[in-house]
Order: sequence, then C-alpha cells, then structure tokens
Amino acid sequence: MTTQTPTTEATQTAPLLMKVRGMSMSYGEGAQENKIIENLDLDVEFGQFISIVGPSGVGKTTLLRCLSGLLRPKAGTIEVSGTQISGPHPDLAVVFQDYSRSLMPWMTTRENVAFPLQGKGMGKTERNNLADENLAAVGLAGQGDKFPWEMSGGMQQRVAIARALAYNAKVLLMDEPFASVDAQTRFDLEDLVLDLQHKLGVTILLVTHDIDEALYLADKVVVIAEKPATVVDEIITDFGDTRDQLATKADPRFAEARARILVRLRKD
Ligand SMILES: Nc1ncnc2c1ncn2[C@@H]1O[C@H](COP(=O)(O)OP(=O)(O)OP(=O)(O)O)[C@@H](O)[C@H]1O
Repeated sequence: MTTQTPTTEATQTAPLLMKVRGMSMSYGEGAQENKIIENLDLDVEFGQFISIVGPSGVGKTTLLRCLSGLLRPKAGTIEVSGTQISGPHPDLAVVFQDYSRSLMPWMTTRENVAFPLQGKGMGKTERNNLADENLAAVGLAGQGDKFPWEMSGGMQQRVAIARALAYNAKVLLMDEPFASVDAQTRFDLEDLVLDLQHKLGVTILLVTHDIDEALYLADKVVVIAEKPATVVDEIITDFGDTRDQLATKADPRFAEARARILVRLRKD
C-alpha cells in the first residue's frame, strides 16, 4: 500500500482505450421521450479498472449497454482504440448479473465457453482447448464436462467470465456481476477478477450498487447521477496493486473515499 494522497481529481495522461464524448441516450420518441443520459464523457485507459456507481434507476445499465454497442446512443461518440463503434465490437465482452440466463443450460461449461469462438473460425479442438485453459484460469480446471445447472451460482459466474476471457476481449463490461451470490462468494469473485486483470492486463468496466466493492476493485470510480444522468464525480483510487478485503477496507483513505461518494449520491 502506498502512502500517497488517497483520491485525487482525475487527470488524463495515458493513452485511451475507450473515449466517450457527449453521449446522450433516451428511450421513446417525441412526447414519449425519456431522457436517461445526457452529455456524458468518459475516458478509459488501457488496463484500467473502472467502477461505475449511481443511484438506482439512474441509467447505469443503459450506459453499459451503450458502451458495449448493444444500444445505440442518441448522440455523441464512443471510440474504441481510436475507431468509433456502431454496434457490438469484438474487443468488448459483457458479463451480466443473471448468469443463469446468459449460460445455455443444454451445453456443458466447456461448450458454453467455446461457443462464441465458432465465429472466430477456430476448429473444434482449438476451441475446446481454449475453453479448458480459460476455465482453469478462473479456478474451474477439470469442470468442463459439467452443465451450468450442476454448479453453484459463483461457479456459473466464473464460467461466464471464462467465456469473455476466451473470446480474448480487451474490455470486460460487467453489470452487477456479483449481485446474485452470497457475501463470501462475492469477495472470492472480486479477488478473482482483480487477479485476472493484473495477470492478463484486461480492462474492466464494472457497474455496481456496492460502494465498497466499487472502491475495493477500481483504479477509478465514476459516479453518475442527476436526471438525465451524467458524470458528477471521478475518484482515482490509490490502494496499490495488492488489495486485501480486510486491510484495504480498513484503510482510512478507503473511508474518506466512501464518504465522498456517499455525499455525491445523497445530493441527488
Ligand atoms: N428498454 C427500456 N425501455 C424503456 N425504458 C427503459 C428501458 N430500459 C431501462 N429503461 C428506463 O431507463 C431508466 C434507467 O434504467 P437502467 O436500468 O439503465 O438504470 P440502472 O441505474 O441500471 O438501474 P438499477 O440501479 O436499478 O439497476 C429507468 O427509468 C428504466 O425504467
């Protein structure tokens, strides 16, 4: 753990993997239009872990869906590696909260992980080997023949993460991925994701309701609020590369950052 100032205003110097400028999104048209996000800017550096927090219903999932290319914003630009995206992008993979619906129950875990690789023109053996490698990376070595419904919720979410990793996505977009598991499993999954981020250099954008989780994991916490939603605060954390569920959260700087986020959320 370093002893630098815990949180500083975001200053941009490193090259950007994703660059969002003036993004607006609404549902419905004309008199029925419901503006959800307005004029949102976001910078994502290579290898960065960004947590996105905000009040319930503010538009976090909508934002993540726009960033992933699953929804088209009404205005603004989203660039990945300097190119504007206009739909789902091979560098981006989404991990949803509801693993039970994102995994196909009639396929084994190996088949679930290997399935999207068909689109990459790989042969079956190569696909299966890559699936097994990535299942091992998430702590599920030797579990490839099991079906999702034979596994716990935490294990199923590991399979969903392995699938995103096997696809070789540069950016994982995670929407409340740990919300449906018990507290200890949640901590284990948080540490797994941190470990994978460090080992593989993958960039992660995580939407969460849990401020402690947001801070524990992130290099930068982005707070969105207001209606329509926009970025109201960005907090660069400095808890070091090696984090610990007890020690990091007991750090006075953690409490200071938590209070700052709570104040930002209470204003709205
Ligand atoms: N497909 C849709 N059509 C119309 N309105 C929608 C649609 N999806 C979301 N909304 C509305 O957009 C707003 C933002 O929803 P969104 O799910 O993005 O918020 P959120 O911050 O992720 O919510 P939560 O914290 O409860 O998960 C809500 O008012 C929601 O009702």
